[in-house]
Amino acid sequence: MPRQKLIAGNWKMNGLAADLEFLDAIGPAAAAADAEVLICPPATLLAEAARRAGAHGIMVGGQDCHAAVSGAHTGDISAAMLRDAGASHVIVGHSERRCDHGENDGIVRDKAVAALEAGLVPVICVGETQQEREAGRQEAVIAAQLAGSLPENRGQRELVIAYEPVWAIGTGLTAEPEDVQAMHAFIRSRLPDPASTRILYGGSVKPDNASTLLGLPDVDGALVGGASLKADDFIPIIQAGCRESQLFR
Ligand SMILES: O=C[C@H](O)COP(=O)(O)O
Repeated sequence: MPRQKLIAGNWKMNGLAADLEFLDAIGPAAAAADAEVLICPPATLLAEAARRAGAHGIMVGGQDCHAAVSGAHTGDISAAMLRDAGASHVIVGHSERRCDHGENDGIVRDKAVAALEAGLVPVICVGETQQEREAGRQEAVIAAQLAGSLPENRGQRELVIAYEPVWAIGTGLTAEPEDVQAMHAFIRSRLPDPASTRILYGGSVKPDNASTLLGLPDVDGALVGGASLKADDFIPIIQAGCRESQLFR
């Protein structure tokens, strides 16, 4: 059974209420696409985004969650709260969280477990730095991140992996297609259920490189940052995902 492409937009710390018009702008492309579309707005917009996205068959997700269900954690948001606001997914372990907030693999795993327990699909991010790649350590780094970040017993519950080389995020630098395919195949070889787990690529995915990246056999979708902020950029990426999904049928 082919894996359906998942095209996910991560708005990061961008977006005010007026920007949710984006969902209506991409709605027809998303509804027509033979690919799943997920938008992860800031938490302030999540509930309204879920309401508007539902009309177009677009899913919404959080950008992070706390590992606890509730409690004295000022400023944090639990997975159950995201679910309550209408989210179906949550990104955990994004390199900006790992770097800016000191989140290590154990914390990421706890968050992924909390997501699963709340009924969310965790999108677990891994990626090497430029220094690690230049030292030829990328596979060792990713293997360690996977071993440390993935929940051990998740039964039949879905999770998604996002491979995001840190040096490609927001830089306009994209990994070479053969390097992306090699890393995705490596990641797949380390997964307990390789055939059914979707592995997204993230890092400067743009309309002009989306077809190439999404056409790689082990790339099951994209996690898009900057190009998910403008409908004119994101629609061609959805359409590329849709085309490549159909080619695999
Ligand atoms: O979560 C998204 C990634 O960090 C990629 O961001 P970018 O497309 O702006 O490089």
